[in-house]
Amino acid sequence: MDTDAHRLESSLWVGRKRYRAVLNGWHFSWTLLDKQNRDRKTVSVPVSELIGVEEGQVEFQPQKKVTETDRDFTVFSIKRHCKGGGSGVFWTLGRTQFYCPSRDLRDRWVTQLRNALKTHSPSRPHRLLVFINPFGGKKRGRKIYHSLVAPLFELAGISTHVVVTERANQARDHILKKDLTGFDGVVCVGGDGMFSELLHGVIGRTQQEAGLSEHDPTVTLQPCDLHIGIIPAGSTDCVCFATVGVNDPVTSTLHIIIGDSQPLDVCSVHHTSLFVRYSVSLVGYGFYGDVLAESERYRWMGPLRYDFSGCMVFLSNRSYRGKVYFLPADSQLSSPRDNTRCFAGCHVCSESTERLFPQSDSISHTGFLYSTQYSQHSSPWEGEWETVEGEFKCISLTCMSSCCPRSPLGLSPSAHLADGTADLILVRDTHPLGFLTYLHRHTNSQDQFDLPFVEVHRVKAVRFSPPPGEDEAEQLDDPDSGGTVMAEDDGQGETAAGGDWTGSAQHLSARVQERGVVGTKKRAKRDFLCGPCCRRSPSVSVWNCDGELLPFTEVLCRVHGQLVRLFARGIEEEFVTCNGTLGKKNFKGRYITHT
Ligand SMILES: Nc1ncnc2c1ncn2[C@@H]1O[C@H](COP(=O)(O)OP(=O)(O)OP(=O)(O)O)[C@@H](O)[C@H]1O
Ligand SMILES: CCCCCCCCCCCCC/C=C/[C@@H](O)[C@H](CO)NC(=O)CCCCC
Ligand SMILES: [Ca+2]
Repeated sequence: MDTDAHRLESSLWVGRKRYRAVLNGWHFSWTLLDKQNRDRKTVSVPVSELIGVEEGQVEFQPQKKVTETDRDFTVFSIKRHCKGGGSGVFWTLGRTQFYCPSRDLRDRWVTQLRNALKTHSPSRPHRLLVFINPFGGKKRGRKIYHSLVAPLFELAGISTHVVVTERANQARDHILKKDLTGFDGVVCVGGDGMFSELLHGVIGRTQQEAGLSEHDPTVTLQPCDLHIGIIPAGSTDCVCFATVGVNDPVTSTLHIIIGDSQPLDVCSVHHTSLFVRYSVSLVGYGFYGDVLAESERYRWMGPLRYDFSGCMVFLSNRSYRGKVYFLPADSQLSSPRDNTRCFAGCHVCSESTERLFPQSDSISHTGFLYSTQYSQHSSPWEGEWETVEGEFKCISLTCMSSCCPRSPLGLSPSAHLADGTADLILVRDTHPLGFLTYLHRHTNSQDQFDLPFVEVHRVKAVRFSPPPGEDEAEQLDDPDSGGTVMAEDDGQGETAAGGDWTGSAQHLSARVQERGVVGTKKRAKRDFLCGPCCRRSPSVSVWNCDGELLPFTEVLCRVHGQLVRLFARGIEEEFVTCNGTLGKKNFKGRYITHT
């Protein structure tokens, strides 16, 4: 036996085979020895990918079953699987049971492995606040959590407080108002709508505590410390898919347990002096807005409603006039047509961290670097705005690729999760076959931007104006509201940074919600009069913001680089080696293999 504070080496048995096991800094490995003590096959597990170390013979299928013995210990770690066909990398719980020649040695291994876990995985969560939407997706949220997720949290020693929601926005309000002391993260069990609740809660809470107004689009918002975890259990789990690569509750749970951390760009949507909503995936006008509005009538169809509504809206062959203003991002850094993809350890995103937080000199409690000195009022509008006017089939803005099972490469395959930019896709009016070609290319690897009526720009901000007099929601209940997006304080303290904005924010949110209802009612009436295959096409569409309809047509969107962090690491780039093992790129960009 060879041992010091950080290293332990000895012979161990796995089943009837003898191994030389080594715990060496960041790795635990065991090498099969033959009768002549020659090395054979080595299995190596990074300490960061250990889930737990238990005394005795411990089974987990998925409930824990312990057989107490003096000389055994069981190691649980992450095991990767690939179901083929580009379906992504799934993680499951790997289990290896070791037998030691003495009890003393067994105790040393258990102690040393547990110490290594503490030392080398400091960002693991200890306590989580979990929200389950019992009605999301196929209504299996509770079952998924209790049968697949909770036992893994218990094995990893993570304590939880679980809230089964009883109404929409309960999770958001809980995060905004309740004491969150002691929690290292918040987790939702549900779909994109539940994620959005957590996103709004976490960002809102962080700005409240920093005394910043979410209404002012020029304010640099405070990045959020509290991590968000997503256990996919909705009908659309686009954010999970785009940040993990698969929609699988066990894979996501394991990412949460090991404290993975993926920064995410967030787009804030404003209307005049009002903050309206945040988006990470899609702010879409025209086709995607109409599909969402149409799908509301067919909720009873479940996830199929989007396909059905998609067909209806496609057949209606609508297009909409408007003016799009955008602030281009630095084209030297990356481009939406550079054929790259944002994978785990993406260097474009890592370099963006240095650009977004240039004087990173403080470490938050979660161990991540944030600047203490960046200006909260430095102008975000540096650069020349460009304008495109015309008639559009759809206008989409996405901070990430927005890939999902429906579209494996997404709305913008080369977009990055955390580069501080979004991709603006403008699809001009065209004949139905052309638009169908554009849509169909989302489902295969053909370039959807290589079409004469499509343009794509990498941007930092976007503003949209419908033709004059067409913002119907705006005219509806507020004849005084101006048409300027970057409005000044209207004198009621609504946009005043530093004032008592929390109260007015509530008032504003109420107004946004109220207008949403009125706007939606009016839209329903309009849709009744000119339905999908209608007599008269409406002149304005509606914005889809990550699956929610917005009550305003005129909007300003600003990208906030790396505003939140998820318990994820981005999509792992997979490949299968000639001997059938699965490989991936590690954080340093090197390929490693796993059995
Ligand atoms: N207890 C509840 N009752 C009703 N609605 C709820 C409840 N809890 C959460 N919600 C709301 O349900 C919406 C949809 O939930 P979720 O995203 O989990 O499922 P989904 O099936 O993917 O959603 P969608 O129906 O939007 O595709 C969310 O926007 C959330 O605000
Ligand atoms: C001929 C075949 C045509 C097939 C066309 C497929 C096109 C798929 C593009 C995929 C776009 C994903 C955009 C992501 C949207 C989510 O943030 C949002 C919230 O969950 N979902 C919706 O708005 C739900 C509404 C999404 C509408 C698709
Ligand atoms: Ca981005």
